[in-house]
Amino acid sequence: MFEVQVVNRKYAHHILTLLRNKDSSQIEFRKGLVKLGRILGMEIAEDMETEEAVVETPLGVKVKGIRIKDMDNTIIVTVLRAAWPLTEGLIKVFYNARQGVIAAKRVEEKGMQNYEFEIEVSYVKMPSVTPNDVVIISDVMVATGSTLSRILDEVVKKGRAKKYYIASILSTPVAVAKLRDKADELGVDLKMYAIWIDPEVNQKGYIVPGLGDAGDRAFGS
Ligand SMILES: O=P(O)(O)OC[C@H]1O[C@H](OP(=O)(O)OP(=O)(O)O)[C@H](O)[C@@H]1O
Ligand SMILES: O=c1cc[nH]c(=O)[nH]1
Repeated sequence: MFEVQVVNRKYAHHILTLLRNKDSSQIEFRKGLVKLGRILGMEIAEDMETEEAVVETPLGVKVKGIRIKDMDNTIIVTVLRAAWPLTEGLIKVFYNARQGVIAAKRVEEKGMQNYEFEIEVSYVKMPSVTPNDVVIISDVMVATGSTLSRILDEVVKKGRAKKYYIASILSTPVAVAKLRDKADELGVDLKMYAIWIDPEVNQKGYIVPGLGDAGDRAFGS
């Protein structure tokens, strides 16, 4: 099962516009990713089930509240390197999350064939995943979807979660179609949150209008 949801919040689109601006500085860009990571985390939390929780306040009064059931069994997987600040925002929401890191890169020298890049995975460090867990994959730019398809292969090797989320800033129709097929192939329940879906991927594999090379803009080229 695959679903995609864009974030319908003025503040998120205000920050996205700052990120798109070629004149935004490295610090502004990185801080923008942290802000959007927190918003994506809030959106994902909104999708989760809650249960009743009773606590006693310092005034000795018992009061009914709620807790998000999966708050303590969430795993965040960061796709290096641009997603690092995005994860910093996500972790503000999922404060008890276990974390994994995957380094993957497109083999750009071989070019893009039919909106597909060969992906080189050089490092995978993941906690084990149980059927009680929810996995959130943090990746800023989901252009052709080649990287994320490969990341999903790696993530499911560590055990099956009950639900998978993707937290991203921009994606494209090409990537959405690819991820839908990948979710079917793997038999996983996958929901992608993006701040926006841009219309195109150019011949070099960049999202258009996009925001350029997110890794370089966040950390320097
Ligand atoms: O959907 P795809 O076409 O596979 O492209 C998406 C990938 O490209 C970007 O990483 P990038 O190669 O720019 O690496 P970096 O973050 O390390 O700079 C992005 O963060 C994704 O991981
Ligand atoms: O537009 C794009 C596509 C992939 N990676 C980026 O950083 N930007």
